[in-house]
Order: sequence, then C-alpha cells, then structure tokens
Amino acid sequence: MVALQEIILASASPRRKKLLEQIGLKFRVIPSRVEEIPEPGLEKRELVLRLANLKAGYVAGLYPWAIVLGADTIVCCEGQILGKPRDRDDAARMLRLLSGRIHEVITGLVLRQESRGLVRTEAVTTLVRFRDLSQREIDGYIATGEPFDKAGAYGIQGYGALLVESINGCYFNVVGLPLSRLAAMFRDFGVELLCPNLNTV
Ligand SMILES: Cc1cn([C@H]2C[C@H](O)[C@@H](COP(=O)(O)OP(=O)(O)OP(=O)(O)O)O2)c(=O)[nH]c1=O
Repeated sequence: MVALQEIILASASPRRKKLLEQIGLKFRVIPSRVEEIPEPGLEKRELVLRLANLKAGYVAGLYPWAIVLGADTIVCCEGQILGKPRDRDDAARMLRLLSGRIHEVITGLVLRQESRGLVRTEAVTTLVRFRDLSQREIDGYIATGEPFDKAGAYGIQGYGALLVESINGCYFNVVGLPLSRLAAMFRDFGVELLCPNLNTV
C-alpha cells in the first residue's frame, strides 16, 4: 500500500520554504519556537546540529507522525562564528571581517520522525570567497537592508552576489538547505524526490 507521509518544515525562513518548493516537495511550514542560544564551547558543526535538532525536535514532539526538518546556518571566519547581525554596526563588523577572505558556511540538517524513531543528521560546509570590499560598498550593501536576517550579514541570492568572488561546494547550502544532500536524507524516510511514485512507506 502506498501512503503519503506528511512533511513539516520547522523553519520561519522564507528562503528554506522557497528551496523546498523548488524541488517539488509537498510540505507544511510550522516554525519552531525555540530560542537560538549558542552554547559556548561547542564545535561549529556540533553547534549547527544542536540548533537544528532543537528546531526539529520541538515540532516533532507536536507532530509525531510527520517527517520534520530543522536546519541552522552559520558563517565561520578566522575562528569567529557569525550568526545574524544584531544591528548595522554588527553587520558592518561582519562584512569587514569577510572582506577579501574565504569563510565557511555550515548548515546543520536534522530530519526526525518520532513515530518510527527515525533521525538523520548532516552538517554540510561550503567555502565562499569574498572580494575586497571598500567601506563605501559595505555601507551601500547594508543600506539595501539585506544583511539583517541572514547569517554572516549577507545573502548570496540577492545583492550579496556582488560581494562573492567564488564558491566551493553547494550553492543551496549557503542559501539555507543543501538540496541534493537533503534529498539523500529523505530517501531514508521513504521519500523519493525525483521519482515520487517510488514512495513506498
Ligand atoms: C550566508 C547566507 C545566509 N542566509 C540565511 C539562511 C538562513 O535563513 C539564515 C540563517 O539563520 P538560521 O537561524 O539558520 O535560520 P532562520 O532564523 O532564518 O530560520 P529558522 O531558524 O526558523 O529555520 O541566513 C541566506 O539567505 N543567504 C546567505 O547567503
């Protein structure tokens, strides 16, 4: 018998929603109400996995039959972990740090289905090189308003594209979800994205 499984994106990120729509997934959005408090001392991959698991775990507890996706994205440069900027000054500080350097964008993914006791986790890294930015360019970029809800204070999918010299790794990971890796994780839950009639669970 073929039964369709409910899939829930436990995220308030409009980018993540758009990315899942791009690959034809049918899903509901139920943002998680957990506070993102970075625990000091955690290694960066552990940190994103822990936050992604908190987000997925909160919603999975409410919807135990559903397959729930939680994710978290951070930017790491010169030993510093950058989340979303607090204000303009913080955004300017982050962009000055990223200017002319290579940084890592790390996204933690957690898929959970409580009713089957299934959990899959992955942390995916993409390297991004910024070109040298002048203070004028940094101010101009901040004035677009784009940095404020994004890790590392930029969005590669927007005006932020103008800051990026090159990337090494998955582009979609930078935007918030590494899509091909995510598809492989979904397969373990019986969800096949390219050939949906293979859904068997
Ligand atoms: C580096 C980068 C980040 N981002 C975004 C992806 C994430 O939405 C955001 C990082 O913040 P997150 O805390 O990972 O996600 P979120 O708060 O937007 O949503 P939720 O916690 O509910 O899932 O930064 C871009 O959109 N483009 C980029 O180039």
